[in-house]
Amino acid sequence: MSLTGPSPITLATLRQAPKAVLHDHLDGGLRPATILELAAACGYDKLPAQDPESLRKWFSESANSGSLVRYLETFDHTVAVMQTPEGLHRVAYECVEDFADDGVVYAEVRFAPEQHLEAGLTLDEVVQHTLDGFAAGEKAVAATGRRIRVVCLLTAMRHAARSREIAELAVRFRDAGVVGFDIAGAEAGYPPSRHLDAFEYLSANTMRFTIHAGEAFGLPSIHEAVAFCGADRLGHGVRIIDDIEVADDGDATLGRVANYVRDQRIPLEMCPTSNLQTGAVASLAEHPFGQLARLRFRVTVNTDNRLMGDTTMSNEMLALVETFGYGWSDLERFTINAMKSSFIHFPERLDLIDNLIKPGYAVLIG
Ligand SMILES: O=c1[nH]cnc2c1ncn2[C@H]1C[C@H](O)[C@@H](CO)O1
Ligand SMILES: [Zn+2]
Repeated sequence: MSLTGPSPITLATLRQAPKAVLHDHLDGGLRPATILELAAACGYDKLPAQDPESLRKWFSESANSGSLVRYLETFDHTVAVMQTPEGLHRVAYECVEDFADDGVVYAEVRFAPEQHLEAGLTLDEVVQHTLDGFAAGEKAVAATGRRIRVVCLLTAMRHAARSREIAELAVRFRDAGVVGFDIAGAEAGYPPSRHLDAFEYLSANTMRFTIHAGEAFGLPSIHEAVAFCGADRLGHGVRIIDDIEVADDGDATLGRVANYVRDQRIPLEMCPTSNLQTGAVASLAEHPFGQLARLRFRVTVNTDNRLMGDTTMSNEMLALVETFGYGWSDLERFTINAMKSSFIHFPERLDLIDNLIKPGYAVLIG
């Protein structure tokens, strides 16, 4: 029997809870002040605001457009200041610090190296500077007595034609901090099967990958991602709900794709705030997260883009708690779901679950 009882769930206690994030874009998480400083250093003069607070507001308001395509336009400004060794290193370093400050203990952070070649860096250099930044960030956090593990996924842009090259890049850096691959960008008109050769190459090299699917486009995209491409996880995947019929009494009938995703325990990287901003869902109350969690899909909680969403992992969890009434054991389950679904090796996953996550939630559950 507990002597203290559960801690109340507030933003402050959520920040203490050990959290794991699988879906976060490096170029969607910059600090506004850093954007201003990097822009000044590299001579980028197209920023839409000149002080950190106005810039923060500009990003979250502009991204809140109800359209994925318009949401993505805001990345022009972040990508522009991430073209140099210093820019990449600093953004990666600060990403680790910001996650650690929010109580995140494990993060898979993704970005698209092909978007960072404008100042003459090679793909390999772009990845190396970024990984160096993550490593330096991890070290700085460790020096403060905390622990965080941050690894990297390489993204290929789905409208471009470099996915095979980026898949090869990911495999080249596999033992140096890159643990997987992804495709991102505007979904409609760019189905996952366009990139089959990249996915086949990764599979042949036993490297795992996730695919943004079922966010701005429907079920066919999810079907392709899992059945044609063999995705290990789904980025968002919210439209899987279109393959599920829920009766008034709560009984659910699943179609073939939904059954496959649940049976195979294919993880869903859900990003509530981002989905609201891009119009993938109309309100949090209508977010499929609630039904999918109830039906025991392997749901995980993620930030997607902390700058555009003006959000953190704690914030995303709080939104779910307020909307669906979750308690600490639910949040622990979502966190363990994420660790089980992560692309690092099994012993490292177990270590984080047994030595950081379970003890952390035990304290909060009381
Ligand atoms: O939620 C998203 N859906 C599709 N593409 C996205 C999302 N968030 C960010 N991106 C894009 C914009 C970035 O420049 C790129 C690589 O991180 O990935
Ligand atoms: Zn994303």
